[in-house]
Amino acid sequence: MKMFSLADMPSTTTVLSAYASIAGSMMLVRSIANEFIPHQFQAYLLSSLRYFFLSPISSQLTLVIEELDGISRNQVFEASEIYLRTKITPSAERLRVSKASREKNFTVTIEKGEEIVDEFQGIQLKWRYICSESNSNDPYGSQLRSEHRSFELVFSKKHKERVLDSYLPYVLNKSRDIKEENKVLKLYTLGSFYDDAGGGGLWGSVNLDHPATFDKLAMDPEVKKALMDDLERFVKGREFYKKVGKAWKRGYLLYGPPGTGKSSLIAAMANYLNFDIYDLELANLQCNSELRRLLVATANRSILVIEDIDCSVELRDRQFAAAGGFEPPNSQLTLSGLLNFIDGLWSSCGDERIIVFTTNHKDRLDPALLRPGRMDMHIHLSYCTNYGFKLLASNYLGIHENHRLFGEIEGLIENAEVTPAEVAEELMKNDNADIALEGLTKFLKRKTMERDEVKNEGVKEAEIQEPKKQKIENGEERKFVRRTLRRGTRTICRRW
Ligand SMILES: Nc1ncnc2c1ncn2[C@@H]1O[C@H](COP(=O)(O)OP(=O)(O)OP(=O)(O)O)[C@@H](O)[C@H]1O
Ligand SMILES: [Mg+2]
Repeated sequence: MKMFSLADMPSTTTVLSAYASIAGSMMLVRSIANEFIPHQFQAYLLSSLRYFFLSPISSQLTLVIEELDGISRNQVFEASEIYLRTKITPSAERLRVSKASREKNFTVTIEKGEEIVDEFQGIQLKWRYICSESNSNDPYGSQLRSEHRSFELVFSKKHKERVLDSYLPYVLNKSRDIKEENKVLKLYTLGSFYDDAGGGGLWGSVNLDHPATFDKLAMDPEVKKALMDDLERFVKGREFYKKVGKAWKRGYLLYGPPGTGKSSLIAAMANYLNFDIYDLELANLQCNSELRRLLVATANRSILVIEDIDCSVELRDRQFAAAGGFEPPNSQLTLSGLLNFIDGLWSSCGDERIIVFTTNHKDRLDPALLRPGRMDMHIHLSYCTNYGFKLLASNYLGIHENHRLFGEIEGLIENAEVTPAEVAEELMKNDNADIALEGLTKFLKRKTMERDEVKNEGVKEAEIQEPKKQKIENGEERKFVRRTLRRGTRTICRRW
């Protein structure tokens, strides 16, 4: 057996110099690696080595869903956050609560480190919320604190396809439904005094909290049903519009005297569809290009409203023609500019767009607007009928059956030519149904008498129309006052 003597042992200096040369080589290898192998790849190599040597092969797969995808928000993260709010169990120990000033409800979400277990088609899934803070120096020397937020979704590797193909799309759909349910409708207008700015700051918005609904509207029941069916078909029509190669938009023209419910109907449509409203006052615009910028800044699933279309561009077109008989210059805001843009670019760059024009005088509209195919439905809102009266009596006074004065009122109402707004105003004068209905009866008699007097005096046909004309003019004056007020104050919602 060979024995080692002390003399055979390497001397301390040899050991030290060998160590120094190994350490030197290591440093050389590391600096070469640092220089030639990209940072991410080094991390990957390291984790693979660690995985290979240290951890047993796992049957679990972890999907990392980060908040940011580059500089934009990751849609899957946003959807997961909303979806997981519905999955919080009583066992959760820490939750986050928040509320934006204009929201109605609290938002409760999981806090960092919390886990949520979910099940989908027999697959067990574990969600974990990760939130890490990091400090970095900005170029000016101050410390910036940034938060990296992500979800980790852990499940058995064998379900990878089903999770990617079915579970995540399911989470996206669910979150879209939840968002839709909690959506606060907005009314967008041009102006600078609103709290929120939308569409690149061109539009200002307020919450649209209008109580109008279809069942509260006094209008011809058949027209109401046809409109509701039409809207229903429209929102379900994605595939249809694609198939026939048409832009997914729909146009409605609402016409009738002031106070017959045109604006209320638009609010009811918005509530029914859960669509925001963009209220466009053409009188405030100077030229077609300004209009274009505004229209492009409107969002999908919205209703673009242009009220009193007869009072805005159409007249200007005519004035121009009357003045010189030539086409207005391109820079001018024109009806044809508006229609071309609505038919063309604007409608094809968005989805689920509804456009509504209103007018008190359909007869004064430019034929271009009435041409078939331009507005898909023309809806006439008119004076209060017996049916309308009963609906208003049930809404305002809670009378669902009959009342001793109904017979008399029904005999008067259709001849009196009163608007639903006038009837509603009478019904609101007293909480006591008897007194309110007596007041309405007197009002209807007075209206009928006024008409009869005019007839009995043998005034010409044109003059018979005078009270009606007066009514329209009064209505327009009211509207003007309302609009003038609105410009300076925050009364916009009351108009709707
Ligand atoms: N058809 C209706 N059904 C129920 N309420 C109505 C109806 N029409 C009008 N009203 C009541 O009258 C008010 C004014 O109506 P609205 O502003 O909708 O009329 P409009 O047709 O838009 O008038 P304008 O032509 O002056 O803009 C509404 O807030 C509502 O209370
Ligand atoms: Mg109106």
